[in-house]
Formats: sequence, C-alpha cells, structure tokens
Amino acid sequence: MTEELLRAERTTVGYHGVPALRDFSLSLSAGEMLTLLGPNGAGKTSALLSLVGLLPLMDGQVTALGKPVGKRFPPYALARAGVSLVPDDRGLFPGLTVREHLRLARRRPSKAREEAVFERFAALRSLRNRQVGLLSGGEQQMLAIAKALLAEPKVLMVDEMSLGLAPKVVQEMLPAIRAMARDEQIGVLLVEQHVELALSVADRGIILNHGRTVLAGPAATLLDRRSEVESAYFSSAESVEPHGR
Ligand SMILES: Nc1ncnc2c1ncn2[C@@H]1O[C@H](COP(=O)(O)OP(=O)(O)OP(=O)(O)O)[C@@H](O)[C@H]1O
Repeated sequence: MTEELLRAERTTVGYHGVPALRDFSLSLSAGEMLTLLGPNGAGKTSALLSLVGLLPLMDGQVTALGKPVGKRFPPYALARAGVSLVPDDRGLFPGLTVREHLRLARRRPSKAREEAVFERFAALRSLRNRQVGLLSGGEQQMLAIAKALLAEPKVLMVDEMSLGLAPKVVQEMLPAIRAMARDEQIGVLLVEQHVELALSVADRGIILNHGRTVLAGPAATLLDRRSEVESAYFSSAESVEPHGR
C-alpha cells in the first residue's frame, strides 16, 4: 500500500478570525503529484501554509507523516522531518552564490545527491559560483527547488512555481519534478496558474474558489472536462456550494 504522507481533514483557516479556506480536505501519498488550482485569492497559499503549520487551524485537522500538525509538531519540526515548502518569493538570498545556497540546504550534501539534483536541473551546474541576485527568474526558481530536493524531502510543496517564468522553462521544470517525485517517492503538492500544464503532469487536481473546493479529481479527467474546470474558475461566491455544512 502507498504511504500517506499528508492529510487535511475538513480544515478551516483564515486571518483575523475571517475564514479564507473552509472545509478543505486533501490526501497526498508517496510518489504522488497533486496540483492545487484556482483564481487569485481562492485560498491556495493559505492551504499550503496551513499544511505546514504556519497558519493555525480554526477547525479540522492536518496530519503530516502520521503526526498531527500543531504545537507538538510545529513548522520547524516538519521541515526537519522532510516536509518542505518552497514559497512564492522563493526564499533565496541575493548576496549568496548558488553553491552557498546548496550548502545551506544540507551541510554536507553527498556527491551523489548533488549530482542527482544537477542532472535534473542541468542549467545550475555552470552557475554554481554565481550570486543569486544575478540569476534570471527561472534560474532562481530552479535553485529554490534544487535546494529543497537536495535535502531529500518526503513532501515537497511549491507555491506558484511558474510565477514570472517563460512557458518553456515551466515545461522543462514540471516534468523534472514529476520524475524526481516518482523515482524517489516524494509527495508533491503544486500550486499553479498554468492549469493545463499542471494537469498534464499531476496525478490529481483540486480547484479552489472563494475558499472552497469546487472541483477535484484525477488530472486526466479534469483535462477531459475543460468546460467544468473553466466554470469552476469563474463560479461566484454565491454559487460555491458549502461541503455538507
Ligand atoms: N495576511 C493576510 N491577512 C488577511 N487576509 C489575507 C492574508 N493573506 C491572504 N488573505 C486573504 O485570504 C484569501 C486567500 O488568499 P490566498 O493568498 O490563500 O489566495 P491564493 O489562492 O493563494 O491567491 P493568489 O493566486 O492570488 O496567490 C484572500 O481573500 C486574501 O485576501
């Protein structure tokens, strides 16, 4: 049986007491790639933050690697246990070089591990000694993901990987992440704006709108039902059905 790495059960999270995501459920297994889609303000980032314990739950429960996320399993402990989040600002330091970032990810990365990551993101190899502030957006994104992968995560979450990137770069990076997820049994959760591309590499998709799950299912099915996906994107707050509450 495939190992379940992450589970959200009917969670509600928000800001200053106002829910931004309601009744949200998700399950992510080893080697699986799940994409979280939806228009601006739908609640995608809030979902990611809640899964790593950075946004407290108003209701429901999140379980990561078999343990409830909360005071006894806080964000730093999740990161140390292998639940990794690449935020949409990439979390890089402009003054440090590529190599220094990779050292930050892991004090002594094995040569084999470094090689495996460079093989997936070949463009980084020749940039090893360059300062991150001098890299292009795509190269920085590649580094942010390479850094996360170097630490051998069990779960990798990437917020808006394609933000500001040329479609060609996204087309190269998504399959690279897909392959690494499958080969190393990493559970991957991607928040994406490139709907078709994300669904073409993911196993399953969840579409959020106005803080609710409006459509979910196997990625191939969602790709076949483009008109439903489109309506899910354009549904108004009034038409978003509460899930059983
Ligand atoms: N720090 C905050 N304080 C108050 N409200 C917030 C905060 N962060 C997000 N929100 C609100 O929560 C809702 C969901 O935001 P969230 O960032 O999760 O959406 P998103 O789907 O990731 O959007 P985008 O695609 O634009 O990044 C929005 O209405 C947003 O205005």
